[in-house]
Amino acid sequence: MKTEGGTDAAKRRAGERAAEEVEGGDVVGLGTGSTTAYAIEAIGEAVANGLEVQGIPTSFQSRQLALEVGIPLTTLEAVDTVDLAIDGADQVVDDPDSSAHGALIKGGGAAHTREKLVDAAAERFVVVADPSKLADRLERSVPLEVLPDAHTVVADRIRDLGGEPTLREAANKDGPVVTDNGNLVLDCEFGPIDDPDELAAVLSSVPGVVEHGLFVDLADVTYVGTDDNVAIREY
Ligand SMILES: O=C(CO)[C@H](O)[C@H](O)COP(=O)(O)O
Repeated sequence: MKTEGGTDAAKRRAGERAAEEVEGGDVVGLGTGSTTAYAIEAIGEAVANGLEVQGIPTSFQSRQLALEVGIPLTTLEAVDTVDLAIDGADQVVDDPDSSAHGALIKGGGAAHTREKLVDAAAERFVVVADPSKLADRLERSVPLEVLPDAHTVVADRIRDLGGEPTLREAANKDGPVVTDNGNLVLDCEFGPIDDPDELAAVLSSVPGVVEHGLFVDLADVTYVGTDDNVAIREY
């Protein structure tokens, strides 16, 4: 039997706590990744017990899991409101004294374009994380989804901006990661990011960038699963 390690248990706690926010009649954005998967499974269990909800997946992965656990699906075009979105993060600023408190880096699963679309459309955006994701400031590489033809041009522009771009390679195939939208991913190192808002605006202005993984001023709450509990950060 597979045993659940400390991080997995923390992710599960965070995911299951977030799923408790879902109410009957809600339209729920379904994020991507291993932490959100626990929330999707918990929502599926609630659906099996009679809860009526509709999910909007943010990736092929979350769509497949939602179908597997029996969550009825809909689309952004078909609804007036997305009540809440639940999604993971690769890094979360955890410093109430910082203007970037609650800012995120996402896109570890190359799904950040659709995640941002759905998370930003939601009335409430609930982040789920384990403690390894918390940081005083953002310093991981920032994923950029780029049009295939644009990857060298965008990489040059990132170097001009002082960053170091790396085309994300696929683990189980020759060649690069291709996103659900048919694009490529450049992981861009900028070192510690003091002003994520400013960097986000610059990255959004680069032609060929479909979307970047900085999520600034979007999250409403983060549930951080710990060894035996869930810590809550409201923004
Ligand atoms: O942004 C994401 C996918 O694009 C994920 O939410 C992020 O990578 C966190 O994943 P996990 O919960 O598996 O650590």
